Amino acid sequence: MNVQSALNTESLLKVEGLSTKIKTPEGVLTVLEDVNLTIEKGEIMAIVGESGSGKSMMINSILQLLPKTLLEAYSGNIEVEGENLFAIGEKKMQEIRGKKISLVAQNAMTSLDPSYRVGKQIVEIMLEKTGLTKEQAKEKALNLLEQMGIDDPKRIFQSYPHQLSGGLRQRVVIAMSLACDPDLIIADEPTSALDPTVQLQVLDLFQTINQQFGTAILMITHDFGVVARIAEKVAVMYAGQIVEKGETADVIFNPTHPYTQSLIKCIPNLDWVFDKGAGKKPLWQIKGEPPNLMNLSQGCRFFNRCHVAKDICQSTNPLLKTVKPYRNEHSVRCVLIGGGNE
Ligand SMILES: Nc1ncnc2c1ncn2[C@@H]1O[C@H](COP(=O)(O)OP(=O)(O)OP(=O)(O)O)[C@@H](O)[C@H]1O
Repeated sequence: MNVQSALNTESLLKVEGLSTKIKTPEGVLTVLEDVNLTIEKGEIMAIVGESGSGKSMMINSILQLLPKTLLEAYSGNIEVEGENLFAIGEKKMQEIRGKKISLVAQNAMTSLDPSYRVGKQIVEIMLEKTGLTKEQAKEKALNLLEQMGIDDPKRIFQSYPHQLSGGLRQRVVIAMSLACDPDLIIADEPTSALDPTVQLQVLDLFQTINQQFGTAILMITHDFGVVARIAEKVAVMYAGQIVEKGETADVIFNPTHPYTQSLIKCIPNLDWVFDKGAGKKPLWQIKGEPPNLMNLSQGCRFFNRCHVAKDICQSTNPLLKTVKPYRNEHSVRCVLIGGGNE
């Protein structure tokens, strides 16, 4: 294989054995442990997990955004197109942020400055990070706003953030994230602050972007409905670890970790409405709370909440291993699956 074709086969983002430790007043906390995931060019992947599972720590580790005052240490590897992010230094990292990987935050107001017109803010990013002239940047910003399904891009371009609805603001932020033609957008719960109908429109917009521009998307969510709607692959996080990952259809139709099974059972089902109430069942609940990361026992982190736990789960720290029959890289972190840790 020649050098060029070797480069072409590189994954867009490869996270290998990533552990992230932070400093807290109570001591050092391992907020991510042994995280492995790969995103190929043009792929949509979701990371799903409840509050505190480590989703934000994952984003901040990938984008190297943890402040020095908080970060104790990283271990493992994060590569973007074969380039080791832990070895490139902050100047190169700044180029990667925006140009290769951009972020869409949960709340659009985190990304928008209330005192500037939104068009100016998109143009500024292009002037800072690309070689475009002001005129070219303005034309591209208007095009992007139009491609985001905004009917009157010129008016929106001239608007201040507070003059726009939540859904329009999020579309502006998504346009902004595309300003430098990134290969990957990390979308951090981008729809959770929006009304349900607008949520669906924004999710569909991500899918359109993926299809039209070939941009890979890493969707962070706590909602399996979002995963099912747009992601090709999913990683389920619990207490700082990936406990299950694979192709979305495999994970949803054959959830193997008891936590994933519970998350899927928690999705509200409206079938009973059509049964005139006959099939109405109480919602499934995951009892208890996630463990305190400061006082982890040696066994499975989900042990105290698991509906199928056995004694072995309390004493054995499960490794992530493939679900048999092995297909589509479906793997799970549970000693009860496939007999032990081998
Ligand atoms: N500044 C901090 N100081 C101490 N602990 C922290 C800090 N930030 C996060 N943590 C802890 O790190 C773990 C992972 O947090 P993280 O914010 O990544 O979770 P999350 O999945 O993004 O949650 P959410 O969906 O609520 O944003 C949690 O146990 C959290 O309490």
